[in-house]
This record gives sequence, C-alpha cells and structure tokens, in this order.
Amino acid sequence: MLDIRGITLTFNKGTVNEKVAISDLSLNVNDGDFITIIGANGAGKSTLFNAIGGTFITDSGSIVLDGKDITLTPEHKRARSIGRLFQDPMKGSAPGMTIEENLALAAGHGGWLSAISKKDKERFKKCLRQLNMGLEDRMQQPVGLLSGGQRQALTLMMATINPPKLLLLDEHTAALDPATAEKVLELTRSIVEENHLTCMMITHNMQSALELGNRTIMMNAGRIIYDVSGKEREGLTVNDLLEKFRETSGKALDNDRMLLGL
Ligand SMILES: Nc1ncnc2c1ncn2[C@@H]1O[C@H](COP(=O)(O)OP(=O)(O)OP(=O)(O)O)[C@@H](O)[C@H]1O
Repeated sequence: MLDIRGITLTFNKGTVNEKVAISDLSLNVNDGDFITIIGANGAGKSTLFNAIGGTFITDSGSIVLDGKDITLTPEHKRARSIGRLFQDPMKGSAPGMTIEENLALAAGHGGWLSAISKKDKERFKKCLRQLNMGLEDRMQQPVGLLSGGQRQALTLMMATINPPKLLLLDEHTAALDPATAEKVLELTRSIVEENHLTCMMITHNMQSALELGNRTIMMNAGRIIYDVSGKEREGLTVNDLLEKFRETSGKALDNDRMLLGL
C-alpha cells in the first residue's frame, strides 16, 4: 500500500542548524498493516509522518501510495487519501461548527453552506452511536463544547468517514486522561478493523505499541532500527523492546515520556 524508498529529510540545510531528521529510510507497508511506531526523543517519528503526509517534501528518495508516486504531491492533495490525527484534540475539527456540520465537511458533502440531507444525518447518527459517548443526541451542538476525548473520537470518525488509503495517528491519545485514552484506543482498534484500514500509529506507550496492530517499528536518529511482526512480536515484552533499543543503538532509550509511562 505504501512504499517508501531511501527518503532523507534535512531541516535548515546548509546552515549551522542543519539537522538530518530522516536518513535514507525505506519502509514497505502492506495493505491492512496496522503499524505502531516507537522511538527515542527526536528520532524522526513525526517527521516521517510529515514526509508521508506531504507537510515537508523529502530531499531524496520516493514515496508511492497505492501504486501512485506521491513524492512531490502537495499536502492538500495527499489529504484526500491520507487521514491524520494529532496529539492536540483541538486540531482536526472546527470548534464553531456543529458536530453534524463537521461530519458533513469530512464526508465531502458541504458544511454549513449547504443543507445536510436527511440521509446524511442518519448516517452520521449511526456513526456517532458507535462512539458510545452520547454525541448522536448532540449533533446540532458546536464541537467547541466537547471534551478533549469526545473531540478526538469525533476527529477519528471524521478522518475515517470516507475510509482513507492510509491513516496516520501521531500520539493521538497522549493528551487525554488514561481512561479516555484507553477508550479512544479501543475505538481506534475497532474502526481500523471494521474498515480494514492501513494504519500507522506513533505512541509513547510501549505496552499499547505491542498490544495494538500487527507490526511494530522502532526508530532512532532518523532510521528504522527494528521492525517486528508475526510470531516474534507475539512474545515480546516492554523490557524486550528496551533491550532491543540498547542492542541496536548502543545506548539506553532516552524518550522521557516513554520511560515515565513504564
Ligand atoms: N520544522 C522543523 N525545523 C527544524 N527542525 C525540526 C523541525 N521539525 C523537527 N525537527 C527536528 O528533527 C528531529 C526529528 O524530530 P521529530 O519531531 O520528527 O522527532 P520525534 O521522533 O517525533 O520526537 P518526539 O518523540 O520527541 O516527539 C528533531 O531533532 C527535531 O528537533
């Protein structure tokens, strides 16, 4: 589904602040893969998503999504086939617009500018019911009134209402309280499964990284240092991941949030 070949991405090239954030990275994501991504601070995880999503164009290498070379495709065009969620629940939905208007925009059926059809309203209600947060009875309320967890769940729904070819989740539960984070993770699991989505999720929670999805990738200094799936992944523990990091990078994992979560 996604074929990344030898991409490099450098910030502030040619200046004293030059930083190679992604270094000759290759990755093949299979159709239906759900990959969890962990790694050191500044390893390049978010930059990898920004490269895939088109926020930054890579210096070299190629990115092919579903057979189409998107290496130079602008971000807004990639957004048609790549859904993204960020850590901040305030991103991704419009606070002044109602829940149904936000969903209508996400579904590509206009927003507040055009009337929302009865059929769409019914469809949105059915989707919202799945969230089990009572939002189906608040469809005319502005999104700004929702809690962080409700808003993130809604954003997840918006990003998948027209199933994307690829869903990128960048620590999308990190800003939520533990119980709400768990709920949104469970929702993520069911939405990905039901829609057979191809998904990549950055997380600082190593336990979630092993529990969710079918494959885990570890990054350090702009490279993938460990890529595990199948039988080998099934038996892995968080301690094994820490040991693997030490083995492959020659140092202890220095991601403060990851270690705090242990
Ligand atoms: N817009 C930018 N301009 C300059 N440098 C940047 C920019 N974005 C990221 N970087 C640098 O690139 C490197 C990779 O950053 P990135 O945010 O991708 O890491 P990360 O693995 O997501 O880290 P974390 O787990 O700490 O969020 C870091 O050294 C970071 O400081």
